[in-house]
Amino acid sequence: MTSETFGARVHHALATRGQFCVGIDPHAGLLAQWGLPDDVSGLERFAMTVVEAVAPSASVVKPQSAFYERFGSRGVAVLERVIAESRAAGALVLLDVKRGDIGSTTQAYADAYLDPASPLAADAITASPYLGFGSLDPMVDTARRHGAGVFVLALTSNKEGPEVQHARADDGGTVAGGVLRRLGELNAGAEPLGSFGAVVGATIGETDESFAINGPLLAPGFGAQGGTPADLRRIFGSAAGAVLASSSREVLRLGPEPQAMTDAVRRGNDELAEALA
Ligand SMILES: O=C(O)c1cc(=O)[nH]c(=O)n1[C@@H]1O[C@H](COP(=O)(O)O)[C@@H](O)[C@H]1O
Repeated sequence: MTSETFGARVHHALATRGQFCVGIDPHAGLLAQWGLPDDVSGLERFAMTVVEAVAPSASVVKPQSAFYERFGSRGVAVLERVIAESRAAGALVLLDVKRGDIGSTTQAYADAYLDPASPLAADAITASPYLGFGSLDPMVDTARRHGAGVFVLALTSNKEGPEVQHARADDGGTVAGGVLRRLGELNAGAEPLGSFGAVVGATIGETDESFAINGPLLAPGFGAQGGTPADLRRIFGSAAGAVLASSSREVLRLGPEPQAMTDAVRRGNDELAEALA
């Protein structure tokens, strides 16, 4: 993939392009709103229009795999194009697959998404630690080997998340706090930033957790789910410089006019720069 680590690449992208990430989520409702058929031709037109509009200026794009898988192998082929063309336009690609399994199967997921030999290889993926953080070890090792990244779910933006993530572990801390601590250990000593990120919803409300994990912090739920730049400042405090605020529907509903989506990236980056400086 590259000799540079994902942490170094994302640090550079945040500093030069900005902290706004666009989720490329081709919802059926959005295809209809754009006047496109709910089939693979509509998917392709939608996704490639978004890539052309946002990948030249956004630091990171985050396609959600399920919206492509819904169309079978031809949908997955569109996802491959989204990944390749976004990277060619200079954006990092965070493939949102939220994988997690027993270790031996985790290795297969790592090979599918993080090994540059795979047609679906991205710069980073999202992963779930809720089979036990150590079950992600093969993903961590594979990411290290190939200069890729992993964003691990810590405090998600959905209302059901707290029933698991706020539960108390044996040491008295929360389950999510344990995930953040383990991420900090993986990133220890990395300069300028580690490659192992946390996913922390922009909508989580009050929290006492520490986000000083020396890694990137993906904050979905920015925009359509109600998260604002002020929420990010409050949640992340002194770690705000490592935040990547992600928005899907709020940008995508501005299409099919490409300029409107391009402008939304600039606006998002400007707003975040002001709020998180
Ligand atoms: O991992 C994610 O990206 C994610 C984690 C989370 O806690 N909440 C969350 O909404 N997401 C994803 O972020 C995107 C949010 O989309 P919008 O609400 O349209 O901006 C979707 O692709 C979700 O799957």
